Amino acid sequence: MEFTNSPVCIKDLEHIASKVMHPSALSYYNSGADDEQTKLDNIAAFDKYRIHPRILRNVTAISTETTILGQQIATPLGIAPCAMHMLAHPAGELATSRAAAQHGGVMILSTLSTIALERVIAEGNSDMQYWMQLYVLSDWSITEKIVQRSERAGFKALVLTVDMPILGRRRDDIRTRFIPPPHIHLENFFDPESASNSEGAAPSTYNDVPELLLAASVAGGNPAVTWDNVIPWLKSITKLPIILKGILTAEDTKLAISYGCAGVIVSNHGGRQLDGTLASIDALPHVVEAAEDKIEVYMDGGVRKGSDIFKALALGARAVFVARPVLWGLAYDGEAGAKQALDLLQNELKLTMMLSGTRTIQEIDDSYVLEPVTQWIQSSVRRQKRANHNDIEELKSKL
Ligand SMILES: Cc1cc2nc3c(=O)[nH]c(=O)nc-3n(C[C@H](O)[C@H](O)[C@H](O)COP(=O)(O)O)c2cc1C
Ligand SMILES: CCCCCCC(=O)C(=O)O
Repeated sequence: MEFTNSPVCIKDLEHIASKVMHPSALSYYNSGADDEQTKLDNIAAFDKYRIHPRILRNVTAISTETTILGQQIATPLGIAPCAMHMLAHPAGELATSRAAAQHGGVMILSTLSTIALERVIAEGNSDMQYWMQLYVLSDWSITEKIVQRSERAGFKALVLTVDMPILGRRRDDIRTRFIPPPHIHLENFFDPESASNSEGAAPSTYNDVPELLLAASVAGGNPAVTWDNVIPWLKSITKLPIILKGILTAEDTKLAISYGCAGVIVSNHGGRQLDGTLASIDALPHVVEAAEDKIEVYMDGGVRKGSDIFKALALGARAVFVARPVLWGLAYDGEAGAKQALDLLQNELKLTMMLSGTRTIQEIDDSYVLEPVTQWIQSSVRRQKRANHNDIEELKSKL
């Protein structure tokens, strides 16, 4: 039997990346906090949810189109914000952005990108959206400048990362003494206006703070940020919708609604911050229930297969984001590799939809997924309220 050498699943890309990446960059990408319990559980937890497929429906035409924040996109699969794509490939976020543009969906750009935000978004098209991720730096005026630039450049939303009052303890990064290598730059910290003042000059960093100090200010976190100081402030400086990334509880979901946020991303930062939280997929139903359809709910963490995306959509996520799979693809083969990561997931999603009898994203609801036994009673009460499986006419109307 002949075997192909090209990757046929995300696990293959992970394996290839582990061979081609520089060891300290690889450990920065792959590391989780402390014992990595949450990082591993993000992946393992998907297995507890089983698909409840329906048969004998015409599945010749499958559409993954959906809307997000009221705008049409080609797929509910997006790219989570990740620092420093140039650690994986010299074309960095430009390559990722080109891959995302061929694919549709949403790309969330990290504040810590190694290509300036204006250049990244220039690669896009109308099948997709770009959102800008924010850290509140210790000098808030720099975050404000990045917000203004993002708005001018055409980003459609701001994603405030709220799970990093301080950096999680990633043991492998401590062991490798990871710091960004000198050949890459955190381009969003350079003021484009400083270059236009004198011809031929390279831009300088905001307020002339050295780049490494700015990176350290992000890595140091911002423990003084609160609901009351950050959200009203952000709303006063931007018209863009605000999405909170790093929500894991019903309580914080309700607060996000009351503070006027447009959405939340259920996330534990890929298990890189607080170790020991719920896996994202386990936290998702709590957040969805608390959101009461008042705001959009998205998720990331541990998504490695199309069936994972399907399960998250069935549990109420409006879109699902991936980080490491795209970085591994980028390390494997730049733009083509990042696209391959997205294509693998997108094709697997379509396959899952066909095999489970769902033709559109809108059809995928919680009747297509069986939750773990520990959540069974809760979910069966919920389902009983909605579905009357004895009503054959109703079942027929849904064929
Ligand atoms: C190498 C790396 C860098 C990351 N950088 C950021 C970042 O700059 N901002 C942010 O909000 N989240 C960041 N994250 C977290 C991701 O956005 C996301 O929450 C998480 O990694 C999703 O899990 P997955 O990697 O299993 O797909 C980063 C994750 C990784 C792996
Ligand atoms: C070298 C600074 C890393 C800051 C945090 C970026 C991030 O969110 C992550 O690595 O996770």
